Amino acid sequence: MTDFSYIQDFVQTFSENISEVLGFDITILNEKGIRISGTGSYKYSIGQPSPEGSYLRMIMETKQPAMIQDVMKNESQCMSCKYMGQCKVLASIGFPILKRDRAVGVIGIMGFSPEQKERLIRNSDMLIRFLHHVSALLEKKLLLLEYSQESGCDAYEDVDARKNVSFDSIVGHNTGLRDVVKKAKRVANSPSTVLIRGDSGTGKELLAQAIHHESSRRKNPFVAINCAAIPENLLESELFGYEGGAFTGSRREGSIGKFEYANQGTLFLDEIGDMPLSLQPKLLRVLQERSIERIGGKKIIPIDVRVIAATHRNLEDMVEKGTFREDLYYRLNVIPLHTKPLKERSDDIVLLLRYFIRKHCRTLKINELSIDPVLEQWLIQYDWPGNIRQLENAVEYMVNIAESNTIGFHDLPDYLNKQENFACFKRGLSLEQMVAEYEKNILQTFYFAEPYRNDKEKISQTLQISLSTLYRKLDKYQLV
Ligand SMILES: Nc1ncnc2c1ncn2[C@@H]1O[C@H](COP(=O)(O)OP(=O)(O)OP(=O)(O)O)[C@@H](O)[C@H]1O
Repeated sequence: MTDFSYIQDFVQTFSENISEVLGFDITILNEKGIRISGTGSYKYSIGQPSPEGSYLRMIMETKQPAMIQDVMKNESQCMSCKYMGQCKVLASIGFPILKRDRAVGVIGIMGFSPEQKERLIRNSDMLIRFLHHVSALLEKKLLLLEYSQESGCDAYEDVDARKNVSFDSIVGHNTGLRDVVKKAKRVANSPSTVLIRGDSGTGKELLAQAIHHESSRRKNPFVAINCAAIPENLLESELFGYEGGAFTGSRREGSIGKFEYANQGTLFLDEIGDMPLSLQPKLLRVLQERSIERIGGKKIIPIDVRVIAATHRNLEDMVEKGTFREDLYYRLNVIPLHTKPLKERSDDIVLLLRYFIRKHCRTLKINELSIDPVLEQWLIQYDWPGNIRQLENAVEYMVNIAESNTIGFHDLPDYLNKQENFACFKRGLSLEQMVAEYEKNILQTFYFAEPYRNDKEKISQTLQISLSTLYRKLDKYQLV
């Protein structure tokens, strides 16, 4: 399946760059005739269907490039377009975008002024050749995207943030997790704002993507922005866009913001707790009025965007301290969802381990590795301060490093061992308590995992302690 929405940002930036170099406006439609990028006045209709019967749509049907030298005289190609009388285009060249010979879109170079019309006609051969290359480049991008999705390998940088995930992509049987997923499914189609709370790496963005992809907005963009990663002075224009000349250094033709990009789709505001106080009233207004005003603009632009926000911060505390607006907090917190830290759902670690081992073996194109049961038990006990992201990174490391078909202790990244000790230290345990915890972990690992499971004699031999000492310790730690 072709989906330009995954490369929407790329396609728009690409169109803007071509437009600047060629000196014409550019627009691209997807296979459904929806405008997925546009410069000049086309920017205002990104996300909207292009006119039925338009000549660009016709190119998609014929799969042949075409040129209009004079729209007003060109009855054969424009007659069926319902905007025939109002169209301001004077001349245009359109070229199909094919993927394995199937038309998946069309790109158009548009001339609005008499000068552009003359130049477009004079250079038509060169422009058609150019569009041929552009079309081939877009086909390559789409094929690479398809490959990335099928292989689970992130060959294309934009895909990572926007994998076509569903609720099935959320691995885990933990009751708490399943309850959250159940709630998320129920609200997937609602326009109400969702606020996802949870520590870093607990799957907040994954959940937001699943909600989007299982909602009626799935064909439209999922746009993510990390409010903590963008400097305060840039965040406003990133979110709301700006008109040309709005500030020093801004682009002549202005730029649309993430809210407009996400029109009819979903905007994921990650790290909302880091949104500067000065911007919070503007965000609140947008959420209430469902329209935006670009920086330096006077026009009110209606938007239809579902907002999902996420944070690991304690917003209630922030409201109390005056660093987060109370009204915005209530506006965002319409549907609250919580993702629990991994240590509170360690019953899912085995499933996640197997899932990530399979995933990374597939990426490396190697047979699926198994894991030493004693190591598996150790990983279940581990604290995982970085949650699922840390678990996945550790598995990725081990799959890469493993020399045999079984991942063992020697493949464990060093930092996991160190952090284990550090975690005990941070919890303020005495040396005696730390040693006891360590001892308990070892015994637990041996006692519950194959090949030692329940075989006390074998365990006492391996650990070089007497059977009676083993019994005493198992009893002390309530392991029997
Ligand atoms: N239940 C899950 N099943 C499979 N993969 C998961 C699950 N939860 C999280 N992941 C994976 O773990 C990684 C981190 O998840 P994600 O980015 O959604 O976390 P986050 O809470 O948004 O993190 P942060 O707050 O740091 O942005 C991602 O690669 C994600 O796909």
